[in-house]
Amino acid sequence: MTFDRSIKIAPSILAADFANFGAECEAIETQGADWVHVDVMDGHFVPNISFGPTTCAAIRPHIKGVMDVHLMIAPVDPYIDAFAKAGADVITAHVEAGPHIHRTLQAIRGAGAKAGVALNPGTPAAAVEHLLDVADLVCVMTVNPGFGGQKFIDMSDKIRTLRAMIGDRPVHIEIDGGVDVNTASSVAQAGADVLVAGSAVFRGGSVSNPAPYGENIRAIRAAAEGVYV
Ligand SMILES: O=C(CO)[C@H](O)[C@H](O)COP(=O)(O)O
Ligand SMILES: [Fe+2]
Repeated sequence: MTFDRSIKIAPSILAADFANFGAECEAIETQGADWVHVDVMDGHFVPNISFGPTTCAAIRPHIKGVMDVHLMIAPVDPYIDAFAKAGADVITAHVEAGPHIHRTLQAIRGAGAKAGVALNPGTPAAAVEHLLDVADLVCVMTVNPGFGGQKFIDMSDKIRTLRAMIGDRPVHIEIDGGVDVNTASSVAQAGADVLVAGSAVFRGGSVSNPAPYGENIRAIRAAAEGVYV
């Protein structure tokens, strides 16, 4: 994975057909997705359960590019090796998920993946200030985590603060939750480069009719890049 700050669209397969993950991953990549965002929920850190490392390993052969695994679980550390072995390129843990996030990020890198740290809407940017040398990505949640399809919460000030804090470091700013054609431009202007979008990408399409995925991805990218289609 090489670092660049261009806009990357990362569809969340939380909005895909759960009976067809392999074909859904192939469809979104064919339709222009840059990364594939994989939401892992434990029914404890968040009030919903999705799937775990076995499912990640099963979908890995169907993803050519970056598999971006968002862990909404606590604790994190006992499961890092399993997600790294499952083929995650990026593993993101929440700063709220335990008392030793610095150690967790070191362990993620130690397992061979890029280390991401996520912030719930109620957590300030300052929570990652002393983590930026052990993190490859900061994920700013623009919904309270646990479910797809929720209303976007404006975190522009937090994104701008993070952008200034990160400076020249090779650290991505990812936005997760409620990203669509209407919200993409403000988060990109504030300094985000990875835009996760679930419902706004999968809306209107299916594996047998994937063209809407491409239209949705292009529209979100155009909005983020400031070229409205
Ligand atoms: O982490 C998540 C929820 O906790 C999802 O990635 C996020 O909600 C994406 O879905 P949508 O674009 O539909 O909001
Ligand atoms: Fe997510």
